Amino acid sequence: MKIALLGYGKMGKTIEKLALEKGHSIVFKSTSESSEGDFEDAEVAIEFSSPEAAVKNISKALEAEIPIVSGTTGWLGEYSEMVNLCEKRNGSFIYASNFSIGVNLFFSINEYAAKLMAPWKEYNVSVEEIHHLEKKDAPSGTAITIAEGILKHTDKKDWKLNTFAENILNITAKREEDVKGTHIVSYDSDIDTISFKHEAHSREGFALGAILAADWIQNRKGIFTMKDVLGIK
Ligand SMILES: NC(=O)C1=CN([C@@H]2O[C@H](COP(=O)(O)OP(=O)(O)OC[C@H]3O[C@@H](n4cnc5c(N)ncnc54)[C@H](O)[C@@H]3O)[C@@H](O)[C@H]2O)C=CC1
Ligand SMILES: O=C(O)C1=N[C@H](C(=O)O)C[C@H](O)C1
Repeated sequence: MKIALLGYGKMGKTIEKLALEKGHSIVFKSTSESSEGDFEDAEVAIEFSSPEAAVKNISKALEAEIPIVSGTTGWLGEYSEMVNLCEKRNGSFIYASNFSIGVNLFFSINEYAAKLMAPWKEYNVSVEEIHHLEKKDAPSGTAITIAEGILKHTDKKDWKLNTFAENILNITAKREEDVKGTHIVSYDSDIDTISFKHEAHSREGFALGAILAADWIQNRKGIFTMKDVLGIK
C-alpha cells in the first residue's frame, strides 16, 4: 500500500514505523510546517493531525479521490460536512475516535454494560479519561464515544465535562505525564462500585488499527466505522 501521512507527529511516526515493517511505503508526509513526497501517488491517506487541521486534510484527500482514514479528535462538529463531501465525491472515508482493537471491543462491552445496568437506578454512571500533557482536546474522542454508548441506554440527557448533576453523564479528564490513553467507566452506588478500564500501553494499537483500516478501505466506497472494519455488530 502506498500511504500518505497527513500529520507526522507521535501517531504519524508510529504509523510510519509499523507500516514500513509490514512492507508498505510512505509516499507523502506533511506537518503544519512542511510536506515531502507526492500526495497524488498515494493509494490511501492516514490523517492524525490536530483539531484545527483535520477538516482541511480530510477534504484534500476526498477532493483528490484518495481514500481517507482519520483519527484526529476534537473536530466532530464538522463531521457531517465531511460525510456530505465524501458522498458528493463518491469517496471513501473512515473516522474513528480510537483505532485500537481493544478499545473497539471495550465500546461493545460498554454498551452491553449500560443496557444491563439501566434498570438499577441506585448506580450512578460516570466516565474518566487520562492522557498525556500534550493532548489538545478534552474530553478525549474515545470518552465521547463511550459516553454516547451509555446515553443510548440511560435517562441521562447528555454528557458534560466535570459536571455533577443527576441528569448529566459526567466525564472527568485528567492530564498526566506520558499516559498513552486510559478510559474508565464506573457505576457507583452507596454499597459498591463496578468499574472497567481500558489502558493503552503504547501507541502501537492505535497505529496498527489505522493501518488495518487503510488496507480495508482501499477498494471500498462509502463512509465507514471501525465496527465495519472489525466486523463488530
Ligand atoms: N483515533 C485514534 O486512535 C487516536 C487519535 N489520536 C488523535 O490524533 C491526533 C494527533 O495525535 P498525535 O500524533 O499524538 O499528535 P502530535 O501533536 O504528536 O502530532 C500532530 C501532527 O499534526 C501535524 N499538523 C498540524 N497541522 C497540520 C496540517 N495542517 N497538515 C498536516 N499536519 C499537520 C503537526 O505538525 C504534528 O506533526 C490528535 O487529535 C489525537 O487526539 C491520537 C491517538 C490515537
Ligand atoms: O491524543 C491522544 O493521545 C489520544 N487520542 C484519542 C482520543 O482522543 O480518544 C485516542 C487515544 O485515547 C489517544
